[in-house]
Amino acid sequence: MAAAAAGLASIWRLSHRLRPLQVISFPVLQLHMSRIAMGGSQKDFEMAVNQVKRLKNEPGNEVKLKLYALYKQATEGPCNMPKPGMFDFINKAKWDSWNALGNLSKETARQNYVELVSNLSASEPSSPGKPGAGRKQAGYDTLVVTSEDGITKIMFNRPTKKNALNHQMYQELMAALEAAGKDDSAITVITGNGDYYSSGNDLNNFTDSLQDDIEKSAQNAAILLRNFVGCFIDFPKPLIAMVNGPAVGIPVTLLGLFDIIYASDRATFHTPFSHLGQSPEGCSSYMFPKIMGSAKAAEMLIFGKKITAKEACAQGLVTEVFPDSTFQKEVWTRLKVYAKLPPNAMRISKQLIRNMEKEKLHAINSEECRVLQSRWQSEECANAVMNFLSRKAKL
Ligand SMILES: CCCCCCCCCCC/C=C/C(=O)SCCNC(=O)CCNC(=O)[C@H](O)C(C)(C)COP(=O)(O)OP(=O)(O)OC[C@H]1O[C@@H](n2cnc3c(N)ncnc32)[C@H](O)[C@@H]1OP(=O)(O)O
Repeated sequence: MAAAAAGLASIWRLSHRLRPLQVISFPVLQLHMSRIAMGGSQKDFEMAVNQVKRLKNEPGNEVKLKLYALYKQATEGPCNMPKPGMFDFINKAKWDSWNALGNLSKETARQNYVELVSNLSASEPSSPGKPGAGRKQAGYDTLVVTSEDGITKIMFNRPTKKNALNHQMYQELMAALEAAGKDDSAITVITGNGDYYSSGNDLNNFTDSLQDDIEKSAQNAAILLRNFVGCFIDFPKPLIAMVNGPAVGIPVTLLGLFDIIYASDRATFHTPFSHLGQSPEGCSSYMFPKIMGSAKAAEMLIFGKKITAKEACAQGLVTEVFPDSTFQKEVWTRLKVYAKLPPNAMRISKQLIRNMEKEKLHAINSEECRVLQSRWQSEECANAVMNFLSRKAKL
């Protein structure tokens, strides 16, 4: 598996990153692309193809395969290659990815490619003079924070760790929310970079505690968690989650404190607290039964049932589900319209919806943190975390 992944990475470098620009020279590419039916994104597509070559951050394999597939679809149309043999892992992964796009039009593929590259570029280290660099806010390592068109976007940016939340990311998220609550944007959006929305608490957060004074560490972690969740309870503006892929643990439980949740049909929602010897947080012990009824909430929060985006939508946790191929375009188009609504009216309406319960939510948050503080010191929790860290278990 690891060998296949390493192989995939090197083949990628040769066959995708270099191919559009080096195997196919730029003038030839331009000529080739001039034959593509003209659409609004033609020029953007050409620029995006160029931009891919300049990316400094290595995107994960899933993202690379997606870029490959969209490029092929945009330039050649639906997959027309014979299916590689089952042991030709790399070409089969590429073929599967391209073939999965079915009859997606060349124009839509071009647009999706442009959007994907634009998201990847937003997470690049900024350099003076780089277009758009002025919009990216400085001071964050684990997030990319940008403001544009009345929208502040906070993007989890640890794609190689499936956007797991380490201590730094908790701190940066609190700072970003604090700033977004006060800036002049109308709405705030949280999303993930790469193939995951977020895999939840970084389980390495536990290792220090196991070596040092565990009681003190658990107490500090409970304070951190209470403050962190408190920022979501008190957030004053419309808060939107764009769940771009699977979500595990705290990024799921927090969703009950968001105002709108849009999900890609690739997203899944998983709260495996019992498996981890832990218990629910993010006010989910109250919000989930309220949103989906106690029976469905129990299946998720006690038994760790993983649900699909479609199921989450049917249960009221998710506002709307979009096909992954059009997710970014459809959601951003809609959000840009929403962000033009009078901001004060939106804030006041949100506060009317939420304020009555704020005190109760803070009390629930405190209680959940108190219980977790003791759970983190349990043998059940220590075993689960060690199993993951020693590569014995994944969810
Ligand atoms: C005293 C206590 C102090 C603690 C401080 C607590 C602060 C507040 C806590 C709030 C409570 C929150 C609870 C939760 O969020 S519970 C959910 C926790 N998440 C998990 O258990 C997920 C664990 N990850 C997995 O099972 C798999 O990685 C996953 C299914 C998500 C993906 O599998 P896949 O095979 O596709 O990918 P990899 O496993 O190879 O992952 C790629 C790399 O990313 C690393 N990774 C992924 N998730 C995490 C994670 N949650 N924590 C740490 N690292 C993670 C993974 O190890 C790989 O890294 P390497 O490439 O370096 O091996």
